[in-house]
Amino acid sequence: MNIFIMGAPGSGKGTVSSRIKDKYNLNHISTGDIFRKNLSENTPLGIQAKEYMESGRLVPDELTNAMVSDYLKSLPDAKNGYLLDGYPRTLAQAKAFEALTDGSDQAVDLVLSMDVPKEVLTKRITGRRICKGCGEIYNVYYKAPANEGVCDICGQELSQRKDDNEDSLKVRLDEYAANTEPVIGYYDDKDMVAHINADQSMEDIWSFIQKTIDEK
Ligand SMILES: Nc1ncnc2c1ncn2[C@@H]1O[C@H](COP(=O)(O)OP(=O)(O)O)[C@@H](O)[C@H]1O
Repeated sequence: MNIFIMGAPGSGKGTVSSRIKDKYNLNHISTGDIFRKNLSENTPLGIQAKEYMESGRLVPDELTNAMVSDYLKSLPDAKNGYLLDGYPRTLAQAKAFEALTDGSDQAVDLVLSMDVPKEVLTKRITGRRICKGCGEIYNVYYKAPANEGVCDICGQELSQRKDDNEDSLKVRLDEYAANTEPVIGYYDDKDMVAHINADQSMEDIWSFIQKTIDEK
């Protein structure tokens, strides 16, 4: 089974994705994570993506499409399919991906859309902190660590993503509304989207998602 997971910044996409890929044994491809890794390693791709990412804008389609297509070629097939997280984010990406995979076993089967009211997203994002050691995600408003700035699990320092500030967030939310919501509409018309109310507890979200995937 091949799945796209879509959701605005702060929708809980990252947390849910890591559960889905473990439970269903899928190859997890997060375009945001790949860009961040390239950025921290200063690769040519990272250098090209840097300005866009830090201001919250989308990286140009050609760069992103080329990167995803490379990833698809290198996926181990021992798994049950892929979970593509953060892609496609524009109609042009959706169409490029379709041209690449239509009729093959890499075509998408299901689109999960994590729906959250905009007001909720801001607090989730500006409060987000991530452990530099184990990657555990905290939130200073909702899920604060016992000791400020320190991971409960591994004791390492917590950091904030460079684009998790109010200015970049506004741009990311605008990008989402302008470019990515039309992509969800495009798959809605094909009846491929499961809409998830992502403004509830993670446990409720998770049971709904498992039911949706199992039924599919
Ligand atoms: N499919 C994509 N197309 C263009 N840019 C992307 C894509 N995926 C990720 N990016 C870039 O990486 C940044 C972080 O991505 P991600 O972690 O998925 O963001 P968010 O938390 O905003 O959902 C985006 O703001 C954008 O600059």
